[in-house]
Amino acid sequence: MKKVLTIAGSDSGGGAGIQADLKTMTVHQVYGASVITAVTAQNTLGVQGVKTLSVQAVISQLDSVLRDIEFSALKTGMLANSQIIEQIAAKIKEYSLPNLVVDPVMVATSGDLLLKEEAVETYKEKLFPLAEIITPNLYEAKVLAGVETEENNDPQVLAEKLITYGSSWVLIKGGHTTKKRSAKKAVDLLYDGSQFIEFEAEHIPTNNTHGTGCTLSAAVASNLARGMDMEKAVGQAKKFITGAIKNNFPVGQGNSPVNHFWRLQNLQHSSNQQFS
Ligand SMILES: Nc1ncnc2c1ncn2[C@@H]1O[C@H](COP(=O)(O)OP(=O)(O)OP(=O)(O)O)[C@@H](O)[C@H]1O
Ligand SMILES: Cc1ncc(COP(=O)(O)O)c(N)n1
Repeated sequence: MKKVLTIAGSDSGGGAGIQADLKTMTVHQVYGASVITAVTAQNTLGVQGVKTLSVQAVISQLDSVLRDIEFSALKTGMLANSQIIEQIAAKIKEYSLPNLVVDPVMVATSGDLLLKEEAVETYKEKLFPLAEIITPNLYEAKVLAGVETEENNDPQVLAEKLITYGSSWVLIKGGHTTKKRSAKKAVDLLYDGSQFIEFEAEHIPTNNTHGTGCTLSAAVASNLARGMDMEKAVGQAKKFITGAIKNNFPVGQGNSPVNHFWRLQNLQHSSNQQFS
């Protein structure tokens, strides 16, 4: 069984962050390990508190797992501040870790800030050059590219800018352009510096999309660990997230998470039918 590491924040509500990553890895049949950067007090209504761990606490977890376990891929989610990003980048370099997926989490769906502003430059300088792929949503792509105006919404232009920061691939997620309930398609754009590949899925009219970005990037990392090439890894992850959104169920009083177990439930359903 391949081993995959997530370095991210904890979501007490269980829908995003470390919890979403480990659920995603489990259903992709890879072994998930975790390094926690921050503990959020969070539920489906929003983020009520954030306690960022010290750099030493993060690096000590990282050293423990890296000294012992051989990882086939890793992903980063909420990294909170520039000191944590810098130290994590140094460790990834030191251990020559393969298949790094960077989800540059900045803001929760609820609007709560999960990254200090000063950390944007550190992402670009230290972590992106080590990444196989970065997976910003449209808002994050604009902040990273340094464009804030409404007219610079073209994902191709943003991808061309972001690839210059040194990752092998850029995936710009379209969830934020398709938040409107009238939207018909959810389109993500993959770019490797020469070719644009679009991944299109039906847009599901729901607010229960908590943790979509975390889940997608964890699925990409799991697929890379299992030996898929990037186009296939992203294509399969897109199918997984679409099914997970479609099969969401109510968890709390706010925006519920996606259903990580939808494929298992489908399998169970069809085997129950077969044997009943
Ligand atoms: N309503 C929807 N219907 C179908 N696909 C969606 C929907 N919302 C998001 N997606 C898809 O989910 C994936 C994650 O995209 P999104 O832009 O929501 O990421 P994100 O903003 O980083 O997520 P997060 O909510 O975790 O911050 C993408 O593949 C996107 O196209
Ligand atoms: C710990 C943590 N990491 C990431 C997210 C982003 O997910 P979302 O935008 O769906 O709230 C989150 N809310 N919490």
